[in-house]
Amino acid sequence: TVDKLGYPNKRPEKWAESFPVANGPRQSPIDIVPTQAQHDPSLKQLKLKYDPATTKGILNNGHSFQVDFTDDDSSSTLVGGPVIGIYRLRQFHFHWGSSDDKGSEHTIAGTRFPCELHLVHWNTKYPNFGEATSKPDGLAVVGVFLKIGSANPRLQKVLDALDDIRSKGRQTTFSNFDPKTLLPATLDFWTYEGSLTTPPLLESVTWIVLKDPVSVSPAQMAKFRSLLFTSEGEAPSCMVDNFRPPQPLKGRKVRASFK
Ligand SMILES: NS(=O)(=O)c1cc(F)ccc1F
Ligand SMILES: [Zn+2]
Repeated sequence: TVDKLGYPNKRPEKWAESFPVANGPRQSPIDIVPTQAQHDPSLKQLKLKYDPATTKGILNNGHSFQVDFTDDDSSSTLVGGPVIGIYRLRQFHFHWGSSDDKGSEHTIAGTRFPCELHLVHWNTKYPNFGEATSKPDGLAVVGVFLKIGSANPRLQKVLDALDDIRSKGRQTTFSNFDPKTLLPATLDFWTYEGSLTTPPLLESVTWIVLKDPVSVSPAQMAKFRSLLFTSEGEAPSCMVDNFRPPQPLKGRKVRASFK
């Protein structure tokens, strides 16, 4: 059914009508204030192991685009950091703005970035991704900020595929991609307990937000903004501003893996 809320992320302030958890105790994203984050020396090193052969395809889902991975074995995983156990990579996607002064979901002391990458992993203690999405320790999402600078050659293969998925529901082949190439040199991170940032806003995400951004050029940002929220045949609506603004911390602590 078509969501009466004007979903996608057009009306975050309306989501609570259909998804009361929108006003819950562990909603995402948040504003991360580095001076208020506590260094936790007990946090383990974040270990990401990705096998490019698990790349399955690329899809415009009407609120972002995502690169999907086969997750029927543990070839691509996240272990360590704040999580216990093994989490399998399911997909990665982005959130971005209509201009370079906004677009990220998390912010750092009020600073917004033009784009934010999310790498979504699910806890293998549950039988599959769908089951994991409703459990408090079900998902682990790595967030990476993109900052305007020189063109990022690692992004180009993803951006070149966007011409084939301009409209909602379009997907195309995409293979042999290593998401590790999208990450910054150091994996210093902040971590806190949160939620999905789009409906159903389930409070099942351990967030792992990397401190260091990676670069994206203005021309590359224009590629993101060339996508459409709308299906073929509908009046075209540019896919931009698909980010939820920061939500109340409600007493949560943000921990830092670094001093
Ligand atoms: N933006 S997000 O990483 O919280 C997210 C991941 C999903 F797999 C599904 C919905 C979401 F909103
Ligand atoms: Zn996301």
